[in-house]
Amino acid sequence: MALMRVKFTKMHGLGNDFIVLDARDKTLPVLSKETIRALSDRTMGIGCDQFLILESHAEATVRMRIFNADGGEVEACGNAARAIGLLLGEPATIATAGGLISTTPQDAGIAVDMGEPRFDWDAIPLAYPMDTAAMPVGWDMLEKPLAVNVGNPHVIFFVDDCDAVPLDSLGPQIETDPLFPHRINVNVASVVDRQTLRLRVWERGVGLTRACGTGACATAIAAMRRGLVERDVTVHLPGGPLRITWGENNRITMTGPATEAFRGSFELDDYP
Ligand SMILES: N[C@H](CCC[C@H](N)C(=O)O)C(=O)O
Repeated sequence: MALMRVKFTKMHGLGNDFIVLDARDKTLPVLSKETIRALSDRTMGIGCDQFLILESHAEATVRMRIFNADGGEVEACGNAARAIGLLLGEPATIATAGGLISTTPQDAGIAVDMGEPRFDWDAIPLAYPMDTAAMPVGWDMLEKPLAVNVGNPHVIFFVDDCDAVPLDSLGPQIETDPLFPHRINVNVASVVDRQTLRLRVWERGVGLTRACGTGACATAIAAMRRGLVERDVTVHLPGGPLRITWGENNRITMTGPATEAFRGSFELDDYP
């Protein structure tokens, strides 16, 4: 076995943090699910919510592969899109498993075109047909949610005070419920006024995070579907605010900050 030094960039979007490997012009060792989980672990590894690998792509500026801390590969990550938008430094398109998104650096941060939301039960997906605008299901005080797919799957509950919800215990129950064949990201939100939401997220494959970009998009769209807010809102997460708009073209735009924290490297056995 030969050791291979791998460079990485540590980034975050409102505290939702990432280890970023750039494999566009180099061959990286094959990273197993266990290796990604170990590197993501905050006790035995470097620690992050998501592990991102950038690759070359024929039609997009870059391909972004997204791995949750549990090692599972997923379709979308809004905060990561802003981080890569910052790293690329100019308008870019990013190919993800959830579709093609585009980023534009602006004075207000990085604007990301997240594409169009999907609402059909089998696009979330759910295990059986259901009205995703008012689902006849509940867990303790959380009931009658909406479900939206914004590249990845989200269930959204509106409550009077999202800080009063025991999301650390209800989150994993809902995330792994058989109603969600691909599991689900769990959002609990409160409406402040017609332009403002508060949101906390239990993320699929991670747990409680400081912020969730796709969660903010899904929650804003859900609130707009219910007529609770305008089509241009600020979503306040524990790590800070994101601006979400749902355009007449049916596309979602998310705008907010991204931060490069530090650069480092680690050594890995490059598998044969
Ligand atoms: N946990 C999410 C992926 C990351 C989403 C979040 N970090 C974001 O900023 O969108 C999922 O399994 O779909």
